[in-house]
This record gives sequence, structure tokens and C-alpha cells, in this order.
Amino acid sequence: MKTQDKGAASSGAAKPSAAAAAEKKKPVLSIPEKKLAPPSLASCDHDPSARKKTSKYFGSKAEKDSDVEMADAAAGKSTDKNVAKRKLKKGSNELKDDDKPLQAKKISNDDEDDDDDDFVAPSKKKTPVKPPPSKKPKVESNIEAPGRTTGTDDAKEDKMDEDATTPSKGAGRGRGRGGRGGGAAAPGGRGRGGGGRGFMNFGERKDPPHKGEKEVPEGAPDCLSGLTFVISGTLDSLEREEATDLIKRYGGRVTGSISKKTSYLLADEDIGGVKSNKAKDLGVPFLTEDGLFDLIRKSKPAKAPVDKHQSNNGSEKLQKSQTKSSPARVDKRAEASAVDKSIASKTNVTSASAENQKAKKIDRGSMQWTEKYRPKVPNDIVGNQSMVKQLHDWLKSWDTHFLHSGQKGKGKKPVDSGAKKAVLLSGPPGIGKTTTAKVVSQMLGLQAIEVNASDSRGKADSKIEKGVGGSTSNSIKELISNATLNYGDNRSKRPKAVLIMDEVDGMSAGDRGGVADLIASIKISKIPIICICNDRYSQKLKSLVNYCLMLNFRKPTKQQMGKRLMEIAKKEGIQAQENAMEELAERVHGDIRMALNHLQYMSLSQSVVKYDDIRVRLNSSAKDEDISPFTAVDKLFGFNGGRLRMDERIDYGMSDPDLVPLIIQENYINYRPNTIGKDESGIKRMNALARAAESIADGDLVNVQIRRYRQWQLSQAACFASSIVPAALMHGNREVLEAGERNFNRFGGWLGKYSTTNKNIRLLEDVHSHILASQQANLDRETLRLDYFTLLLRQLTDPLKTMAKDEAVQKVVEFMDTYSLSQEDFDTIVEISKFKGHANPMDGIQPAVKSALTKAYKQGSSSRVIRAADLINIPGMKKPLKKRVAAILEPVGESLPDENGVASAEADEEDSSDAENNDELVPGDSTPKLDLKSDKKKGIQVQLDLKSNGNNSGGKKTPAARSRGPGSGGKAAGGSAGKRKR
Ligand SMILES: Nc1ncnc2c1ncn2[C@@H]1O[C@H](COP(=O)(O)OP(=O)(O)OP(=O)(O)O)[C@@H](O)[C@H]1O
Repeated sequence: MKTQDKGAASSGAAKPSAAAAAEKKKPVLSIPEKKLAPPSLASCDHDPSARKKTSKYFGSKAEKDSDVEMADAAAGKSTDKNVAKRKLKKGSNELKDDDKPLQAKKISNDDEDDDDDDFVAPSKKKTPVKPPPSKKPKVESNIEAPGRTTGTDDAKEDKMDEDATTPSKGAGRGRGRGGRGGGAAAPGGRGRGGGGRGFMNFGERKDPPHKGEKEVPEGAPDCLSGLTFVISGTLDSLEREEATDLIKRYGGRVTGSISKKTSYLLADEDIGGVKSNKAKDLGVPFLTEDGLFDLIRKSKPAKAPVDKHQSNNGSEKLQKSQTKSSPARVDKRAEASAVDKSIASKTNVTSASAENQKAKKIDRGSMQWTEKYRPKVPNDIVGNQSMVKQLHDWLKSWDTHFLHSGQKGKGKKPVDSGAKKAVLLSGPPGIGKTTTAKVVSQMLGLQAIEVNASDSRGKADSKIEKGVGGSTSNSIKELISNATLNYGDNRSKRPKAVLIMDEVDGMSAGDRGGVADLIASIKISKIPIICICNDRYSQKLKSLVNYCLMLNFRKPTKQQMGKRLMEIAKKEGIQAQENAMEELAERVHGDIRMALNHLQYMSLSQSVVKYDDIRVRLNSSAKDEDISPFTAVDKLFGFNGGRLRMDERIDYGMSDPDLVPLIIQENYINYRPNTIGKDESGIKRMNALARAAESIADGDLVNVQIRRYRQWQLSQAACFASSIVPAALMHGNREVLEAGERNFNRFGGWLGKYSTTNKNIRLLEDVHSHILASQQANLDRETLRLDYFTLLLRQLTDPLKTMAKDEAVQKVVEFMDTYSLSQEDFDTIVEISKFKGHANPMDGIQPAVKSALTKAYKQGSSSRVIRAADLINIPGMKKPLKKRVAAILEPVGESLPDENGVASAEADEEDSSDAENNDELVPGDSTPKLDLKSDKKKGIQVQLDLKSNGNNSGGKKTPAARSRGPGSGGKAAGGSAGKRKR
């Protein structure tokens, strides 16, 4: 059995339960053990042979159209040859998988939705047909220039389509039931998986039968420009994401659903379903993967002569290819071309223009583009125009509502009772919230005073006058109530002010009262307050939202952002592909600030930005992004977790080596691995679980070595055992095991339990020291907990349940006094004695009895001698150290052996400290005093002069107090006790 080293419990990362879990699974381990699955086994459940029959539609269409037939035949021949050549590359798919970059595995969740449509076709779906030995590609005849596609396709419809299918966009929308895997590979995003169905059905999609076996052709730049593709079903050798990348690389668009603007439905077979039916209805031609390859390949020779005659200028190439491959795009590109040409000619013609260019280059880096292109007027702001308008209207009418409401004096009431005095702008970072606040304020002639709310920690002093010289909070108070800045104050000619409180969700992190103070400020404010936050659902803002008009900013669409980025790129003399800018927008998840920063950085080294440049840049920079442990676990456990490269797994596992293993341990049991294939009996799953548990336990052992012996070189081994292996074994669909559970990864329960354990130990220590101080019992902490707690509990609660109120209360108070138990001790004893599935020990005690007990206890408190260590104030010592004082009071040790006649080691230790402390604690004249006298027979006799508190000392003594010797008087514990609710 693998046991968790107890010592590790205090190390902060060891997880005792893992070993237990491993142990639990032992019976299952009787199933023959296999070697730990290599990561690639994750994707082995796909049956590549399960291909569907080639569609009739392809055939019939070819028959109908003789041109098409010819084209098909021609294409088919050539492609067959190509296929034959490509077969040379045949090898292990898994190895190739591992070689593929992460991005290549990115799954479009929304695409999956579309997939569902494709896969809906019941009859066809369920007919697994062996793949034809050599697939005859079907290419439509009009591949060169589909008439229906025009360059000016910014129409909303396409935007909608793209929104619906863009991989990471879908992934970024948050996660939902069963959708985690879908978004697994999208950088920083969590997939939704298209509601309930997308993810599950996605699992049914097969791998491309000839995955990675075909050579991807090279074509002329932008040869697909102006073409819009929709992908359906499984392609022959490319994953969908790869196909999407390929198309985008050459300037094409990929959308999610068929529309009139769709140029091709890219599908290797007509598998039926919504897309293909719609394509037939609209007359959208089908295109096979080989057809697509041909389309790209054919564009290449056409470029060759052009290249000879052209200068080396990349921009010229780009323009030519655009023009050639897609005449229909000429219109749209005309403007861009003009700009590009002008830039190109400037570059080539004179040295002066070269200098200009140089100057431009210098300019590119001299000022931050985020500042340079910060919107100056509301119309410059990309997206969220309705929010801009609402903010404008609110600000404009603020004084009408809150200053000139027709009532004089204080307590003016708003005209519109529903109007809010403050506004809360919320939304992800970098989308223009602060900018909007500033621009709108400026537009209305208001002076924006920006305060980063997270700087104003804690509450302001209640006296505002202390203000400006004091904390930021006070200066804010000063500001909002200062007459000179008052909104609409005629006495002042200063511009009216508006307060912008940025990052209000960063308030009160570690400090209390921040948000409460802000609310108080809003109530008394004489100027409008614009609060800004990223997460409006933050618990901290729960109360603030009641006082604010909520304006939720959304990420701009990638088309909106792409357009803006294109404009900026042009202004900076950069030739950027539209596709590239949209890709950039997508990769930064709508964060315009980040997009601008990337673009500016790239502009320092290149003046042409292509789709691939963005991919390369963003792929490498994605690694530097901080990801949350939850995201890391999502990715490791995701449906495609098995396709992650090992370095990616290590990156995820090591992104937070403490929390990731804990979350893995907490959730691995909820996953149904997709590595095991059919598993009706559930044995395979149990086997995988057992192996995962075993590995987690191994990880714990390694962790102990790391923490206890500082063997940090073992970190990767721990990560491997506690995160990577369990995730490799269990990744797949997450499912709910208990009713009412949410299908999200839970935070590791270990930390909470560890903290509760520590708290209970602390409380137990208090009780222990009090009981020792009473000299009525002589025991160690463990004995107290195991042997005495039940008895104590019964003595404390049974009378309250069974006896008459007064009698019961008197009895319990006497008992508490006898054992020096405070009210907190009472609570501790009750609390620690609670067990899941057992009745609450306080059940059956009437509230009246409880309050009578509290009252009676407090009454006696003035005269009670509490030998409570925490009340002893020892002169010369900073604070009473409970443990230390308990040690001083400890009657055990040499003088009093425990029940077995053997003094515990702990007692010995603590006794040894007595001697030292006795020297230290020479009682002085000043109170409080501590006087310790040794009594060999009865243990030490304690004489305490507790911290005097006015008339406390020398009060009357309780029987218990009297029985315990002289000189006892002092402050009772009752004051601080009883705070916890019983
Ligand atoms: N909607 C937008 N339109 C145009 N530019 C924008 C937009 N959003 C952001 N930017 C650019 O990004 C920069 C930063 O924007 P801003 O500070 O307003 O973002 P934010 O949403 O307030 O971010 P945070 O939440 O991190 O404070 C701006 O200076 C501007 O250049």
C-alpha cells in the first residue's frame, strides 16, 4: 500500500486522500495491469475505417453536368497519382499527431454544432462503409471563379456565419455542459461545445482516414481570396482545423453555414445533413479536399512568370495574386491595392521616400499604438455603440436627475426614481471601457478624474476632513463632496467633474470596506461616478450593482476588429492581409489593446503581415500567457487531451504545480475516458480509474520528497505522476456523478479540508489549555479529543435537553466553571463533535434555554476565574502565547504521570520549556501577575491576576473559583466568548 507521508500534510501540497483513493481501487487492480498509456493512446478510439459512402449527390451532379464530369475525371486522375505519391509518407498516425502543433488540434465548438447537423442524417450516419481504396475526388468545374462570390462580402450574413464557426471564438464563450473538450485547444478559451449536443456528437466524428498522408500543396499567396468555404464532415487527410488554416492562409474565408455567398461546400462525401441539403438547395458546389488542393496548386504556376517580372516587393506579389485568383475581389481590394501600391512605389522610387519609410519605421516604435490610436470621438470606438450611447445619455441627464431635481436642500430626490447615481461598465479587458468613459465625458465637457479603485484600499475615515492628506479613499470622499468640483455648481467656472473608478473588482482584495465605502460615496456624491470592472459577477460587487446602471461591454467581433486593425496597419505602412488581422483579433479574444501591441511589435521587424505570421507569433506568445489551473486541467482532461504534445502537457501541469494536481485529483473520477472505447461493463473505466489513482498516489510520494527534503529536481516527476498520467488515462467527457452537481471541474477539496483541520486543531488546543488550567484533568490533546470530548459534550448538552431550564443552566455553568471552559470552548466541543449523517448535538435544546445559558454564564463572568491562557497578559512578552502558557500551566510531566503512569513526550517537551519560562516570567508589581508555585502532588498551583478591568478584580467568586485556591480574581472570558452562534 502506498501511504501518504503524514509529514507532508503540513507541506501544503501533499494529498492524503490520493493514497486512500488508490487503496480503494485496489480490487480493480486485480485486472491485469497494462503499462501506462502513452499520451497518444488518447486518440485511439477513432476508427478510421468507418467512412461513409460517397454521396450520390457527387455522382449525380457529375453525371448531369458533363463539364463537371470532365473536370472530375481530370482532377481525379491527377489526384490519384498524387495520392499514390503521398502514400510514401504513410506511417504511424499517432506519431504524426504528436508532431502536430497544438493549434492544429484546435476544435471549433461552434463548428461542432454544424457538425451535428451533418451528422444528423440518420440512415447514412449509421452505415459504416470501408473507405474506397482510391478515392476519386470530385471537383466542381467552376472552381476557378465562382460567380456568386464577390469580393465585397462584408455582409452581416457572413459575419454571422463566421462568428458561428470561428474556432476560438466559440471556445472563448465560456464553458458549458460537456463542452470543455471542444474548446480544449483554443488558446485561453473554454469551449461550450454548442450546448448539450455538440460535444457528444463531436466524439462521433472520425479521424480523417488518410490523416497526414497527403502533401499539402503550395499555392500563390491569396489564391483563395474572395472564396468562402463551408466545411462539412470528415475530410480525407486534413483535420477540419487544418483545412480551415489552409484556406485562411491563402486568403479564403471559412464560415459555419451555407449561404448565398458560400463558394464551396468542402466535403469529401455527401454525408447528407443540413449543410449539404442547403448547399443543394442554393446550388452551392461541392468541393473535395483534393479539389481544394488542386485549386491551390493550380494557382502556383500562374504566379511564376509574374514573379520573374516583378520586383522582390512582397506587396506587389500579394496584389497580383489577389487580382489573378479572384477577379471578383478586385473591387474590394481596389482600395487596399491603391494604398499598397502607393506605399510600394514610395519605397522603391526615391531615396527620399526610403528615408520616409525609415522614419516611419522609427515612428512605429516611438509611441505606443494603443495611445496613438486611442479613440478620440465615440465613433472611433469599435463595437459597443449602444453602450456608448447609453453612457452618454446617462451622463447627460445626471444633473437633471440628481442635482436639479426641483427640490431644495439636502436629500434631493431623483426625478426618475429608477435612475442610478453611478454606472458600472463591465467587460473583458482591452475592449474600450475606460476609453469609452473618457471619450464620452470629454464629449460632454466633463473633466474625467480617473482613480484606479484597487489602489484605494479599505475604508476611508469617517471624517472626510482628514481626507486629502490621508488615504485615497479619503481623497475620493473629498472629491465627490467638494463644492468646487460639484457638478453643476454655478459658483465654479471649473469644468464639471466625473469620477472614473477603474478596476472596482480589484477593490477590497484583502481589505474590507472598499466597496462598502464606494457605495457610501455614491450615495453622497455630487458628481457622477463611472465604475469599471472586468467581472460584474464578482462577489465583491454584489452590493454595488444595486446602485449602478449596468452596462455590459462585449468583445467586438473579429470583423469589426479586423477592419480597425487594417486601418491602423495601413496608416503605419504595413501591408496586412485581412484574414491575418481577423485571425489576430480572434487570437487575442477581442482584446484590442493586445492586438495593437502585437501588431506594433511585429511592425518593428516586418512590413507585410500575413496569416501565417500571426499564427506563428500568437502560437509562441500563447505560451507566455498565464493560464489558470482550471484552464490547464480543462485542457489536460479535454476530449482532445490525448493529442497534446508532451511539452504542452508539462506546461499545463507545471503552470501551477500545487493546484493542478489537486484539481486533477478532485475531478478525475468524473471523467469517462475516451481512450477505452466501448465499455459496457464499466471495467475498463474502473481500470483506468485505478491506474490514475495509483499514479496520483505516486505523485504524492514524490511530492513529499520535494517538500520535506527540498528535492525540487523531482518537480517534473511529480507533475508527471500527479497530473499528466491521470489526465492521459482519464481525459474525455466529464459527467456528473451526483444529482445536483454541476458539470464543472471542482476546486480541490483538500485545501479546504486541510484548513479546517488546522482550525480544529487550534480550537482543540484552546480547550486543552483551559482544561489543564482548571487542574481538573491531566491529559494530552489527543486523549482529550478521543476520550473526553464525548463525555464533555454530554455533560454540556444533555442537561439542557432533559432538565428544567434554570436547573439545567446552573448545572452546565458550574460544569464549565469547574473545567474552565469558556463559551467558545463550548462551541468548539459542539462543533468538533458534529459528524456528517449524525444529528447536531444542539438539536433538541430550546432557544430560550440557550439564551438563558449565555446569560447565566455572562452573569458569573465578573467573578469567574478563567484559567484561560489567552487572557493572561505576561509583562515583558508581546502577546500571550497560548501554547506557551499552556505549557507553563501543564501539570503533567514529572509531577503527574498520565493514566498509564508514563508522561507523554509532548508533556516532557513542554515541561522543559517550563523551566525557561519560569525564569522569564518573574511576576512584577504591575498587574496582571502570574504566580506559579509548584506542588509536587497535585501539579502546579496557579495563581492568576488576570488583566484588571475596572471593577472586575476582587469580585465574588464562583464555587468553582473558590475551590481552586486563592488570589483569583479577574476578567471573565465571557466578553469575547459566545460570538459564535450555537
Ligand atoms: N473599442 C475600442 N475601439 C478602439 N480602440 C480600442 C477599443 N478598445 C480598446 N482600444 C484600444 O486599447 C486601448 C486600451 O483600451 P481601454 O483601456 O479602454 O480598455 P479597457 O476595456 O478599459 O481595458 P481594462 O479593462 O484592462 O481597463 C485603447 O487606448 C485603445 O487604443
